[in-house]
Amino acid sequence: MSAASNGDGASAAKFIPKNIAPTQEQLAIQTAVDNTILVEANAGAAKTTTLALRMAESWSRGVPPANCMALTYTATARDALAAALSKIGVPAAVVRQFRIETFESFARAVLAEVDGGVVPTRPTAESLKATVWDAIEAIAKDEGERCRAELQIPSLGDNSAVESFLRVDHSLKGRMLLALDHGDSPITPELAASLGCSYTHLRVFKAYEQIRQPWHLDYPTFRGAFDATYDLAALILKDELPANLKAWPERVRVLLVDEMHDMNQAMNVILTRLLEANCFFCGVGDVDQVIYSAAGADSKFLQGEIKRRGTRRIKRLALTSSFRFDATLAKAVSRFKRKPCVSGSAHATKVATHGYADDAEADSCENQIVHAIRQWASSREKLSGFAVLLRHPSQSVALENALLAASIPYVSRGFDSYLMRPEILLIRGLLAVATDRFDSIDDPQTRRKVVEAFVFFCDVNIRAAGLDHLSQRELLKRAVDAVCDNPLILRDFFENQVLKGVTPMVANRLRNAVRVVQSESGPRLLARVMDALRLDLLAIGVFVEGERREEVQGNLLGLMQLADRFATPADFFLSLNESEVKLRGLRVAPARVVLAHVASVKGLEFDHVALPYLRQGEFPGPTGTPLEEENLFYVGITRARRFLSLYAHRELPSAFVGRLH
Ligand SMILES: Nc1ncnc2c1ncn2[C@@H]1O[C@H](COP(=O)(O)OP(=O)(O)OP(=O)(O)O)[C@@H](O)[C@H]1O
Repeated sequence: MSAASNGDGASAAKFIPKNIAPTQEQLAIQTAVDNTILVEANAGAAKTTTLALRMAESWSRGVPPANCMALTYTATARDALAAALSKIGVPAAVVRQFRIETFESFARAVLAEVDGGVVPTRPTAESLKATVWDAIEAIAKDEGERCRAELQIPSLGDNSAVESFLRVDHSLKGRMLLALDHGDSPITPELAASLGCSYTHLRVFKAYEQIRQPWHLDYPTFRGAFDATYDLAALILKDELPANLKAWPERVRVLLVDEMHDMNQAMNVILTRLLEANCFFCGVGDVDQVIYSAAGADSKFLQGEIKRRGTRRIKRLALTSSFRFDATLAKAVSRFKRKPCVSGSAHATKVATHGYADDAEADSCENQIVHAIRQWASSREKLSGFAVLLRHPSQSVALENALLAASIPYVSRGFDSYLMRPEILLIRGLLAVATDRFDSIDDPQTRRKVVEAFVFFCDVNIRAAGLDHLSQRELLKRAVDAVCDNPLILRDFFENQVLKGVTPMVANRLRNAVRVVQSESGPRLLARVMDALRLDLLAIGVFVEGERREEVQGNLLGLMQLADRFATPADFFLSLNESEVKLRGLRVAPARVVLAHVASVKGLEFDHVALPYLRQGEFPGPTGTPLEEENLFYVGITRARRFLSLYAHRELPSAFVGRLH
């Protein structure tokens, strides 16, 4: 039993946490008797921890953990909440019984019962591309089209058209605009303008959804990354959600939403329905951490929008102090975001800014970071407490090489090791063909990925005599299996399947690239291979997102810089393979440095956070909106507990760094 008590209508706490002493503000949320609470607070102000306290309190008061449900937008936020429960001393067996899910995984579980069958997920833009073109073709051919003059049909193969459609799809679904207010409205240019998209996009959206959910089927043919949330919300709005579904938490007593700033309208529809149960609700978030506005994320939900649809009276409670970092970093955060930020931390946080130069070896960002990690390890600090946060995955090429050379174990989050990215695997494949050393890639899985990279980038059409009855998919699988089982036949596969199964132009480029590797040497060799191959054009053909296509350029640039250190292409190829072996070896190390994309660590914290490559044009970069770039930087700097090391370009430092001082 506890001696804790507080005012504000709350009762005494039964759950006494380990590792922390809750503040009065936390206790007020842990024990509140109001049934609807919203908390808007800064990064590190214990939002997740306080939700964990509330769950633990309910469990201590006899609420079965299965009747406590917490929803988040990202899997990282979900895991962070489970970790916070463990940290405050909730037994692992109990943590497992709480329902902690992302909105999407919850929606999938509910829909799995409704669908009555398995609906395949297509998680990437590339896997949705063909359906987008089918939809575009359908509207182009539609003889009943009344506003043809308004239509702008893109030319076939233009991936940027697919990208911009998918953005609209994401936004319309996240905001539920069509389902909410315009469900039966005719599709007109005026409606498109009122929804903030073009008439063509709106027409494609309708056609795409008709392909995804044909009228004669009760369930969709596939779902994109966030379609389950949308489909479930649509079902709720149409009042067609069946009763008594096992996955629907009929008996929910405590309902929580972490990172509520990420909520969009589709999630809000689901949440509103869940709130019909007579349960306690608490939502927490930080409006400055919105980084998913493209998917309709809107801070209005955190700011009280849920009130509109229900009878609940919202009580706002505060968490004013950040425990993650000290007053020095809190002041810097406050200057950067122009908002109050107070620290309640007992530990100090050292903030240091270092300059780096592009060409000076010792002064390079990666060498300085290796040095910092070595110092960290020599002070007996855990490697897993050190995180290097990147704005762009391609920035990892030089860093990974430096970490591998220094034998520093690392794990990547939010992206694959550069050695496993498809464009790098394609180059490794070409080097293997040209040097006839495919067998030096010792892992069969990597060999498979190399062969798949050929197929992916070059759109190979496999032919096999006497097997015309098999689908391309099956033929491809057989061909890939054969090369993986016997690396010596890669050259044969390249000559007889790849070169003969691609367009003459692509075949020429591949041949030329192999010729350059075989006949030339010296510095800039890889640059000449790239010129021959025009991988940039191949990337434009396969990748839908502009940002991903730019990543290809960044990855290749990093690879070219690395290649210049080797005398021959064979040496370079073998060294890439050795790096992969080394990486695998380091993976079994008990503790590893975290190399992560900034967005992928939202909700997490590390003792030492390093932010490299702070150069104007890199971070903030040209791809994101100015506000989301700023929010990403805010997320990055507020992950630090004891050390924040910023690496700013000496000549072109990021303007963000200046705003901290
Ligand atoms: N009362 C407390 N005393 C000391 N430390 C605390 C207390 N409450 C929480 N903490 C610690 O403060 C840190 C930040 O907490 P938490 O991760 O819950 O913050 P958050 O607001 O969810 O952060 P973010 O929005 O950045 O994800 C954690 O290390 C947590 O254990």
